[in-house]
Amino acid sequence: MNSRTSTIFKLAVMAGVLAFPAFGSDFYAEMVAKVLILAIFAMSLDLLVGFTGLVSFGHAAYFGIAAYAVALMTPKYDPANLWLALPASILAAAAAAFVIGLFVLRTKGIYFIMVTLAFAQMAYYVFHDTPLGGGSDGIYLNFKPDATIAGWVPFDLNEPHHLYYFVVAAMLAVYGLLKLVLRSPFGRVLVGIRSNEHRMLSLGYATFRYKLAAFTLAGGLAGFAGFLYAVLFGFVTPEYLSWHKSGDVLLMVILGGMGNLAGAIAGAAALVGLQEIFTGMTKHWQLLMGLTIVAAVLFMPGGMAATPAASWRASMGERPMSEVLLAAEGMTRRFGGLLANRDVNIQLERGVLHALLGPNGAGKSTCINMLSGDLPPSEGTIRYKGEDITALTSYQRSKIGIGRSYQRTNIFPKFTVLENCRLAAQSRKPRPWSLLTNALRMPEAVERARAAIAEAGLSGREDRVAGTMSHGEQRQLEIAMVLATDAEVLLLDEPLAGMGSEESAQMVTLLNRLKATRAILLVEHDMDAVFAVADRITVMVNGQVLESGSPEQIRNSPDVQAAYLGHEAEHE
Ligand SMILES: Nc1ncnc2c1ncn2[C@@H]1O[C@H](COP(=O)(O)OP(=O)(O)OP(=O)(O)O)[C@@H](O)[C@H]1O
Repeated sequence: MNSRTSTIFKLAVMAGVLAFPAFGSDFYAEMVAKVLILAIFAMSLDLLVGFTGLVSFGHAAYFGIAAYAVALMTPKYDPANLWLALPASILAAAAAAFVIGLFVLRTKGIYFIMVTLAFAQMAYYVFHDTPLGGGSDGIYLNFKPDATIAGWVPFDLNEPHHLYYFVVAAMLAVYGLLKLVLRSPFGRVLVGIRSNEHRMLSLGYATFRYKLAAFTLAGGLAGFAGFLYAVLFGFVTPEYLSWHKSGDVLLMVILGGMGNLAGAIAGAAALVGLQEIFTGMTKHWQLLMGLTIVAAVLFMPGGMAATPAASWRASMGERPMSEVLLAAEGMTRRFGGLLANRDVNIQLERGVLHALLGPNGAGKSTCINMLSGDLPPSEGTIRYKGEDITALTSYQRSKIGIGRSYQRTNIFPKFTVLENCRLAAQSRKPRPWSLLTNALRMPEAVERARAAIAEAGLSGREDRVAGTMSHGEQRQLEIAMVLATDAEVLLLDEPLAGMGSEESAQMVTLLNRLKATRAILLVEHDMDAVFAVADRITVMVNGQVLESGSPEQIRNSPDVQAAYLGHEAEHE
């Protein structure tokens, strides 16, 4: 479906939904309302699964908590006030998600799936095994919440049509909100996290906080769905929090196509519709359901909805050239009994390209990882512009101007070149709260990204999808992303790895250009390249600095020659 047909299709469905109560029976209107509520539920989960890459298997907990919240807030013989009960229920769900998120977001992959399930099961048993919400029988909501505001009644949820349109409005509001969130700077960071969280950290994003915010928002929206569900059906049972419900909503997201809000809505409709059809056909309807889901996943793997440095750095050049930006003193790192770095001293100055050489296993990556904050040193001090930054994490170091590239290409392969760099540039002013901003149009970030692309020699390739470019271009992009973060110190881990001679020559020219205004540490095996660009060389062997000096000194050092010759002899 192209975008025009898709818009027409969505509008037609919307018109059908709006007109439905005029034609359909109350029974079917209630079913459509149920689909719309589950669509909110599914969209809230899609924010986690499809957009942030967090597969939660306990999302029903937040749905159920809000449903219980409204039931418990409703007095026995009176309705609750809608304008208090609704925000309070959503807040209860969001608060639970926040607290649970603090724990579960420390885990990854399969552990994350299991631990979200475990927390949801705990919540299930709280309601199932205690008299709080009527135990396993659940509780009734004798009255639907009252919408009266100071004597004025804008609508009455006891009226089926009013309730129906309230649900439609809620679904549209959540859809609109999530659309805004996803195009905002915050949303772009979530998508970046799904693609490559490690890289987002090194670009200066505190990813844990972003994930926690997304988890809380998703929990709150699931709570909104739970609230509506309780109001629509008038009772709440522990089943609302059960793992079947968490599984159902995950199925809706997978059936509809992860990372697609409209897909989540279609997934909800499909699941409810199929359940309805199959339960009418046979009492073994779950078997039919299972077969249909297997077929859907086989034949529609993408889901139902898936058919076919520049001005900002102006002051930089005026600074004195011999400025030490980053310095390590007595830096040591142990892995068990192994000393991967022992008492390493190294200084990186602006305008100087400092190369780090050494045979395999000498400790070069360990050194760069400690300088970038990816690995804490066992001993020693790291200073940036004179200040002790040893305790700062990688994203904090990125924020103050220390950028790194990786030994293996570490980009966002599905994003364009511009979006890779724009996301990097956005990290300087993330503005995660400005939900009305379209991240793709943030002028400062886009300008900075373009400047970085130009500086890295990738002009004209802004719209290329990064993963489709040549290896050499991807390595250039890797550096462009660091430049887009406005880094003053570049820690480059084997930028020439896997390059042909022509690509290497281009990279050497690029490095020569970049060092004018920055301090560069270059870890590299390609000796010719190192001697062509380095102003200073440090040679490491067995975790220790063997020698440090000008390329001339290093070339003529008997120790270095012995170390390298010794290693070559060993290899032979
Ligand atoms: N996470 C780790 N746990 C245990 N040992 C490690 C770890 N990382 C590195 N080492 C060990 O520390 C030593 C130094 O490794 P490091 O990767 O820093 O060397 P390198 O000079 O970068 O080598 P290469 O050129 O092969 O990348 C090696 O003996 C390695 O096995």
